[in-house]
Amino acid sequence: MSTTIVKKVESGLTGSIKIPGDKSISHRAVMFGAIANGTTTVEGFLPGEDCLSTIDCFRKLGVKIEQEEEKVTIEGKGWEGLTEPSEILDVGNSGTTTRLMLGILATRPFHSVVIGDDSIAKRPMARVTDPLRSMGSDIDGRDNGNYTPLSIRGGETKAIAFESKVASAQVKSAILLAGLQSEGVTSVTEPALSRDHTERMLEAYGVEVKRDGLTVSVEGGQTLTAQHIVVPGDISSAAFFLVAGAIVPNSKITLEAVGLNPTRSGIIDVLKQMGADLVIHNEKMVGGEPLADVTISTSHLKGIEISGDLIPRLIDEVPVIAVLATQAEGQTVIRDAEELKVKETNRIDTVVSELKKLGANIKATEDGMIIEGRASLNGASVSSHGDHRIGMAMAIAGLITNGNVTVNRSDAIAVSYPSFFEHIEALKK
Ligand SMILES: O=C(O)C1=C[C@@H](OP(=O)(O)O)[C@@H](O)[C@H](O)C1
Ligand SMILES: C=C(OP(=O)(O)O)C(=O)O
Repeated sequence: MSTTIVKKVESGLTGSIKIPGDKSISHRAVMFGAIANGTTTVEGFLPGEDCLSTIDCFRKLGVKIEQEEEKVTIEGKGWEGLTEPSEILDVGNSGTTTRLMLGILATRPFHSVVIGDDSIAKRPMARVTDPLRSMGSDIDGRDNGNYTPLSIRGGETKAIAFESKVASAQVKSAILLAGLQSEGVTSVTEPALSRDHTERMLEAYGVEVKRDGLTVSVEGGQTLTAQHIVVPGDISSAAFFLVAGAIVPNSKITLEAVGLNPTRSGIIDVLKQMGADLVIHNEKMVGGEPLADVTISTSHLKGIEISGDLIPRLIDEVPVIAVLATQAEGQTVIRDAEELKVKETNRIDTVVSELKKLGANIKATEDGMIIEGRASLNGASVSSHGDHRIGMAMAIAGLITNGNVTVNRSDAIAVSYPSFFEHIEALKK
């Protein structure tokens, strides 16, 4: 277990950093490359623990994958190239690996066992195993297939029209992936639009994807063709520095090549609404995904309400948005965010408990939290609880506290942002 001590920054954060590759897109680049025909090359891959778990699982499924830092080569041999693993598929801490891979395994005519860490063992999987079973796949596990370890025997599957209760890209992607190998047209309808990287990247790999409002559909029997994928910077990682730039006095930070897919960019809307000084420049499209450089400077912020369809567009950013809200004038209310309870930790509880230790005036509600702004935060010993985003949110808070913040279990941060502390150091004057 590692501990990192974060000190208050006295003279502002300045300069620019290149944000590491998007985690969601890196997972998909590897998985789709593994089922495509031909050699896929990936540039800007995120070498975080979660994405390395994806590589490890697909290697165990018989796919030749080479990875060196941010460059990955995947020798895809189509869906049939996947073979029965002799070892257990260990997803580590990664929900995305678990759920998307289940969608792929659901159609493969062999047996596999999926396991992860203690956090994964608590995350609900019935949201994907139930629909995948109804397509014809044989899946079992604790609590009737809701929790890992899971055992899957895939095979012939049939298309479904699935109405998801949650706006979840992992659910949507798992079913669409299984749909690609099922007879008929598979559709997924969600209550609000979740991130659409699967739709965009499947199209890049040559698949026809139909979209109609909140419904996405694919016809079975389509194959993927190998691609060269360039991964944009992860807006969920950039979020920590957007908040740092907004709240650490006398700061001006530029974040380079940040993915600004509208299904992910809710934090930009929030920052603008709160009154942040934010400039977007050098906008371009790469591989069907928009990206740009973002410059943020310290400014006076005001509290707002964050709810409804905005929530899926910033779900992973809520821990650091809570830190931001402690410095805004007035109250910030976050609603409709009950999905936070089933992430790496119950992020409503962990954000509230850890920020309270720093003296924040924050209260948990059934579906979110209420934060009173303009809090003078103090140093304290806090924990990531093994959740990378909680660890990073607390470290960002530590940049403005009177007294040091000791972040326990800071090793969890390597799940999505191995160079996080180096980037903080690089921005100090
Ligand atoms: O599809 C993805 O890559 C992800 C989808 C989201 O989860 P849900 O699908 O559970 O909302 C998000 O929280 C996660 O970090 C990554
Ligand atoms: C929820 C997250 O990831 P996953 O679901 O892949 O574990 C996250 O990165 O915040």
